[in-house]
Amino acid sequence: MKAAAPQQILTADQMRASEQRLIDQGETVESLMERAGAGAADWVWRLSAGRPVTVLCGSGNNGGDGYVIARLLEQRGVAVSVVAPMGPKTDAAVTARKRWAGTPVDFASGEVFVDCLFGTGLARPLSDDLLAKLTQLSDAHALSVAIDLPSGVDSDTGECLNDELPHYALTVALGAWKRAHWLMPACAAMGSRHLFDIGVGAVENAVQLTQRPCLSAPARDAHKYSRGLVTIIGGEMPGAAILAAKAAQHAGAGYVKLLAPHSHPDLPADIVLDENEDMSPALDDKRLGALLIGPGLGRSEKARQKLRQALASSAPLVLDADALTLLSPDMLGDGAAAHLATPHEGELASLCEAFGISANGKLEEARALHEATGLTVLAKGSDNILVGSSGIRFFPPTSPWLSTAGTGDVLAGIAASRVASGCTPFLAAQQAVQIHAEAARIAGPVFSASDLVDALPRAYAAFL
Ligand SMILES: NC(=O)C1=CN([C@@H]2O[C@H](COP(=O)(O)OP(=O)(O)OC[C@H]3O[C@@H](n4cnc5c(N)ncnc54)[C@H](O)[C@@H]3O)[C@@H](O)[C@H]2O)[C@@H](O)CC1
Ligand SMILES: [K+]
Repeated sequence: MKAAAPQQILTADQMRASEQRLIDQGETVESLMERAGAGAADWVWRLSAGRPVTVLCGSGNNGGDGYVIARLLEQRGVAVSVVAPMGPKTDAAVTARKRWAGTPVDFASGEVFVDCLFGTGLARPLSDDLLAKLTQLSDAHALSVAIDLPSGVDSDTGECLNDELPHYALTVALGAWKRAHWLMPACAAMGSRHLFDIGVGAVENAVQLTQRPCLSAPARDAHKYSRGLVTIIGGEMPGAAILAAKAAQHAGAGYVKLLAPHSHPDLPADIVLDENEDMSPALDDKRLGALLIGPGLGRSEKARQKLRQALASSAPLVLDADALTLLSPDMLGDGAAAHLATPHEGELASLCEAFGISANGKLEEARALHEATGLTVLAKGSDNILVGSSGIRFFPPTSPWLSTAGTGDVLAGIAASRVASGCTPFLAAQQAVQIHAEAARIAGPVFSASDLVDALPRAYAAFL
């Protein structure tokens, strides 16, 4: 096994297998629980700053962590109450319960509430009684902390199995990130998230959290074509394609060309307009680094023909917006692996329908679409999921202010620019999400898609 890999994101099964590997190497569940509980207790200690703490313990090992936390906080002089609606059932939890000297209470109120009801072992929605206990305790405290995961959250899908689960100020992930820590809707209620390492090694085929991109300045001998030519196929609504073209100009490519039937007053002078009705010369240009099709394309028969023609060219494509609505299985050939699709939730659903895919949830839909088509799929939205032949990547949360018209066109333009700069679609998508997110951070609140474009040079500079 390789060294610890803090960026990996595990399923509950992968986590259990990792725990077993550690046990095979001489650890015990009790020793792992002590280590995990001590790490979690440190976080609670920092947050509580000496104020009283209430710990809710379930019957499994998440509850076991809770007894360890209670014991260690009491040793530091903190006033701790434990609420335990079910007794401990696993051997390690029974041991942890025995080592804590106190007596559980029915209810407590105070400053800090620690949820150790369920972690990765949650198998079904909380019963009404347990949900009431959890929410009443959370409401009766100023701050709530989730240990490993908030109770009621599906570790592998990020689904909330109950309505109206509490919000947390802090979530301490134990041993490794779980998928729910990065997926909506669960991650939105977790507050600040921290990982406490207990020595879990690298797991094969695990989802990875995307690394911070490392961009470079052009070479000394660079020229516009060596930096990359992006061609954007326009359509019925010129604004979206122009927005994507402007974004592409600020994400690395040296030359941005727009194929559109006529000019537009908003078209900047430094974007080359190709008004030729016949797209063939532009598509056959050997210097073409990436083609973007979809923003503002429209859904007419003419738009469909343009999409067919683009897919028949040898250039790598970024497929977005209307191109995703028009895409059908007969259009995709062997070259699909060179292309990136960037669907939002609705487009992902319609693609799944078009390709006869029935899958549950965004991750499974994106994975099934990649497997059925060979496309690299960036399922974008308030969480981003990337699936390609190199695996699956999740992303840190992005600004909620991105929920405004045109930001998808900007993302597609950045992605096409990164492909034209020489990145694989998989890498281009990772960089695009993060450049886009950084631009949103720089733009601050209530920005427009144009403001986002204006922030791109500074966002790019942040990764140089
Ligand atoms: N995997 C590891 O390496 C480690 C895991 N630890 C902790 O152990 C946790 C996982 O422990 P477990 O696998 O025991 O799982 P949990 O403690 O999450 O709970 C599982 C128990 O709850 C029951 N259960 C599931 N859903 C229920 C529901 N809705 N209502 C009532 N009962 C329900 C199950 O039948 C089982 O008895 C982790 O989240 C973490 O907190 C740590 O102690 C140390 C290391
Ligand atoms: K928990």
